[in-house]
Amino acid sequence: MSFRLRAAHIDDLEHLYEMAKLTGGGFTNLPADKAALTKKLERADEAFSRTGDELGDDVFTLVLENTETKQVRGTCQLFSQVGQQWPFYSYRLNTLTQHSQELDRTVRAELLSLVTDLEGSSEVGGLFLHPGERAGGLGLLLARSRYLFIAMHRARFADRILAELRGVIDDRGGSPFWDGVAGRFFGMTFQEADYFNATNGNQFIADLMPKHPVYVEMLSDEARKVIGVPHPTGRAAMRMLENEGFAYEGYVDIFDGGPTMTARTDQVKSIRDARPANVVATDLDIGERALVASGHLDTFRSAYGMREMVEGGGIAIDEICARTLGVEPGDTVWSVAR
Ligand SMILES: CC(C)(COP(=O)(O)OP(=O)(O)OC[C@H]1O[C@@H](n2cnc3c(N)ncnc32)[C@H](O)[C@@H]1OP(=O)(O)O)[C@@H](O)C(=O)NCCC(=O)NCCSC(=O)CCC(=O)O
Repeated sequence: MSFRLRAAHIDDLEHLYEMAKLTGGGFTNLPADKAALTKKLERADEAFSRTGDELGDDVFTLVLENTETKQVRGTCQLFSQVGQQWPFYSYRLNTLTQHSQELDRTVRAELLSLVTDLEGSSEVGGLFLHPGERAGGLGLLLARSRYLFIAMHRARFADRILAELRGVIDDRGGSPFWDGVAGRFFGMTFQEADYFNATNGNQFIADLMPKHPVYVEMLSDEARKVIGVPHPTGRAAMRMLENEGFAYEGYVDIFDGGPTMTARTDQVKSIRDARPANVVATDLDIGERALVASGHLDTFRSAYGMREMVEGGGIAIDEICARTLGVEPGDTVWSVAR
């Protein structure tokens, strides 16, 4: 069975919708709403067909396809530059230390400040693998293929990159962070806000959000405990980001308190290590296990395969990988060790 990543098209709507229904909510980039998903696919179409090679406001959606059944089993997204249409708000966790000589006491307070520091960064997100395909390495193929895509179209991406992990949601589908912070100003439950957010975007949150710093000490225990903590199902995603060199630097989602992970784009491991090479053979029997990608924008494809780098900038790959990607000797592929 072989799988490949490819650009998503409008006719993937049903596939994406079926997967979106499995996310269980709170998954902003993959709402179970056909109109919102259609907009996303149209936006991807525009991004894949834009010919300029400079930083724009692109949103690319990729899908993971079983090459035999043509079933779509996973998806992921790339945003070239956040905060272009609307401000990109985050809460930043700051520390304020004060000292009283009379009391001989030092008091440290943590504050959540509303910032737009991350504006202009690129973002990876919308990572979702069908539950039936998990724990077999396909999650890594999905996530890391995006870094090959960035390496291959580097001028279209910013120098900083981020990923937002979903925050903690309780048994009733509520968010302790929402209840303790923003919810108090909105008169809406997290579920109502989540639905509105999925279908209308999150500008309303930024509009009504308290603009002054919030003292963490004044929040409920429940809200405090989940600041910067990912939803348990996001642990695999967080591990993969950490392995690539992303780190949590105190930025959290203003909505659910989930951690925002950041990195310098050129320091992301799979971007740094990705190499272009000219295909010299497509019949390699045994080689190093790798992720291999081909094409440009709309024709981008990536898959697992075997490689052997040869002198003079050449690469030999195995037959299945070559077929999955549709490459022949003379083509250029980008690859990174698995
Ligand atoms: C995230 C994925 C796609 C990951 O797929 P798989 O579960 O098959 O992952 P995998 O390939 O088996 O494992 C990937 C790595 O995570 C580790 N891993 C797996 N489960 C773990 C757990 N519970 N806690 C800690 N680490 C864990 C594995 O050891 C491996 O790391 P080693 O190689 O070190 O052993 C999936 O779990 C999924 O669809 N989850 C539900 C949706 C979701 O939460 N999506 C992320 C949303 S957040 C988002 O979209 C932004 C982030 C982003 O886009 O990257």
